[in-house]
Amino acid sequence: MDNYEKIQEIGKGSFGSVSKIKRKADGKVLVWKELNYGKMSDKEKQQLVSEVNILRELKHPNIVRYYDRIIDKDQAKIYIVMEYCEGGDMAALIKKHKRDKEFVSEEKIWKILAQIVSGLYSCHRKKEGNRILHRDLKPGNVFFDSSGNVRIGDFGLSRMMGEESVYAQTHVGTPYYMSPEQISDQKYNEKSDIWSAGCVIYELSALRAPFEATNQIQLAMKIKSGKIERIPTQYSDELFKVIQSMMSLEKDQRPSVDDLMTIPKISHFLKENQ
Ligand SMILES: CNC(=O)c1c(C)[nH]c(/C=C2\C(=O)Nc3ccc(Cl)cc32)c1C
Repeated sequence: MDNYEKIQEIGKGSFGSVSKIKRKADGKVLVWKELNYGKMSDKEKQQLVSEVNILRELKHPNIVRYYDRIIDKDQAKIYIVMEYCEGGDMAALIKKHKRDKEFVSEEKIWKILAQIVSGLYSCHRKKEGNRILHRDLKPGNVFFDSSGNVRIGDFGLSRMMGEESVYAQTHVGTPYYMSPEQISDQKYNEKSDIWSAGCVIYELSALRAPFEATNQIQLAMKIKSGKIERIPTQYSDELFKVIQSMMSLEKDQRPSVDDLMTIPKISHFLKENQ
């Protein structure tokens, strides 16, 4: 704790608060996510430890970098130190565009999609060790660095915070991005991450969630209806087709990260920026 100085709280991330901090040794600005493990069972604590170890392995330009972890036994808190993303999260970006009644340019949307696919690829197709799923992709978990590059945050942690854990109960939020298979209680798989990524890009284009409902029953019915309103007409059919494919009801119809990497707009962007 004393290696860092807390500057200010900047967000109520899912399952814990996020604060901007400064590393005393060199003044580097970082963040930490504070998690209270006091009420966790031994099994949940073990799960948390293994998920933090997963975080340490993830090193990719489009994934929020993990730096350190601090365990405060007295307060039963763990602090996960991660990269500061000056551009904030995509939820705030969407809110701003909605308020200013200004659509995000198609160019920018393809750039963001390409970087999300690149980040997901590095986890779904991890070389050593087993693949990693995000499980909770949403605009509030997609961040931007100072040059507007995408950093996917909260990777892996959400397995620990799945529906069965103490956090899910306290952490109430409408599951707008829940995939059809999750609704019918099937196993979460990499194509569920693809579904959520499709919803994120849909919302970035339409400036509203693909399925809106006042309660979870109605939301589930809309998600399973397979009806996806076209994104605003200023966007190309090509973009809408990619989003529709990522949001296919049948998970095997959805493209994998390998398939998405072969889409010209995506592969060109990633090649230019390697
Ligand atoms: C209004 N939001 C902000 O100003 C903001 C900024 C500039 N950064 C953040 C959040 C994070 C940030 O900067 N780095 C992070 C790493 C992991 C997680 Cl879960 C969140 C963050 C936020 C919420």
